[in-house]
Amino acid sequence: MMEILQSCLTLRSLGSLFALFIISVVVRGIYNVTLHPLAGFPGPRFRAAFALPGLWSTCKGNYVRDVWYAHKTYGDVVRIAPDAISFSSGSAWKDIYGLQGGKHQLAKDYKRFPDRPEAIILFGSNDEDHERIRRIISHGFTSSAVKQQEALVDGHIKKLMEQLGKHAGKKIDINHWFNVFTFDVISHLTFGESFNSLPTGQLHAFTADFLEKMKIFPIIYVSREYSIVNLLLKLMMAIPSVKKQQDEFFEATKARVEKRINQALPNQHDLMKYIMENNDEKGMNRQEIEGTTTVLLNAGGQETATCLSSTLFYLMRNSETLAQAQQDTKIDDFPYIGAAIKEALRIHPPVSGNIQRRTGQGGRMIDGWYIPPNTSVGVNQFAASHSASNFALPETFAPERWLPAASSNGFEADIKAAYQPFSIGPRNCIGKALALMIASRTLAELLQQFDVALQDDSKGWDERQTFNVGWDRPPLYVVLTPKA
Ligand code: HEM
Repeated sequence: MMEILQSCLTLRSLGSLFALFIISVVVRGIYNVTLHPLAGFPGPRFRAAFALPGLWSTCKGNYVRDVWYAHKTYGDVVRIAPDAISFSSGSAWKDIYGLQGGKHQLAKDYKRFPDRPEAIILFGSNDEDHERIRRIISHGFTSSAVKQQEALVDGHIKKLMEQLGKHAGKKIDINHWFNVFTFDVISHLTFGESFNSLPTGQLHAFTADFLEKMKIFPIIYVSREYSIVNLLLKLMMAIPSVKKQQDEFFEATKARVEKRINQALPNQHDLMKYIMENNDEKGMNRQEIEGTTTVLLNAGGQETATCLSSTLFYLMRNSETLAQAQQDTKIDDFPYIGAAIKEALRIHPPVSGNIQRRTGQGGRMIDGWYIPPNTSVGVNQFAASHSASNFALPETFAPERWLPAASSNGFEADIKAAYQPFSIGPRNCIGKALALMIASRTLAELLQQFDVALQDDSKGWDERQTFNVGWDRPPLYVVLTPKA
């Protein structure tokens, strides 16, 4: 009898606890839309009240498009979560990512990073560490360094063309080949030794692992919002087999750094060479070198492959743009292909999300609005690119918008400042020139050697993609025919 009474009491206490939890969530939601410092900002009320709708949309991979729709409804400034404001105008870029008073930059949003220090280095580091590390690695990204890297890139392009030639006339997933290719190139440029996956056509284990791991990033964002999920995640990470899997990912780059440091490769112009030549006592320690090279490899390989696949996709969808790009295969000067790459980076930016920063003490003026302290802020790249206030015919793939004649072809009023696929400011993309060099040379060679045809089952390729930290790209089926 006593036992039944006790279990009833336990059930009642659990029920009371649950009721208390629901009440606190509702009260918090009401506060968020009424008295919270961001209460006056436009945006969907449900998102302003609770973090869950935004996180749910992130977990489903719809976050980028959902925020874009919110911008369409509410304008350039939208509250997308209780503590987050999204922007889509040209002027917001410099207010968020530029230096204020010539000195202060907004901090990266701490809610966006996992706990592992290896993942924080460079991307999430404080200003002082960031400046120190960036100063050293920037030697590997100057225009003369990129020029020297052309020969190495061309070697990999040749291997890619040979492999594609073997599959001529058959339906292939070119997106897969671009993944294999870019990670071969960037690993070679980073460590002086390529993954060498092109000969087999199989993704290197590191690349496959990385592309899989990207999918779990939304869980990290959820864990940053709810301490119970954070606790569960930490417990899961402590499971020896899960920890081993995580460690193995970073071990792969550690081993490569170790090997490269002990190797003299006088004729190589890889990034490790520039790091080793310019490292001094105030420079980078071993852990920072390992973390930074991991970031370089992942950021470089994934985004450049997205750029290649999407440029080819949009060119193939329109026979006129494809014909113009095919005319444009003079060595070292590809004006139309260059414009097509720029346009693909506008219509399908590889880093499409909000690139969040946090306002510090005193808040910040952004796009004419006062944003209170500790607010997550960011330009939604996809919304900025697709906004009719920024670009004429925003949904149309029109490479000519970037050609000199744009001043007379209807694109003269485009707000170019809204287009920042590589971001701006002290933490913008260090690999911009390298990425554009790889993409233009690869596409020029491909279009010179082959006629390309998009297959029916890939016609909605762009719309089928979901986004977490990058686009999850499905197969892009094409048939290549060697030119006579
Ligand atoms: C089309 C290709 C690429 C695009 C669109 C792109 C875009 C971006 C963007 C938007 C950022 C800023 C991220 C932030 O603030 O959180 C970034 C940062 C970065 N990117 Fe790229 N990227 C590309 C290719 C590359 C390549 C090829 C490399 C190097 C091999 C690279 C290395 C980096 C690094 C190291 C950072 C961090 C810079 C810092 O924090 O100082 N990226 N990239």
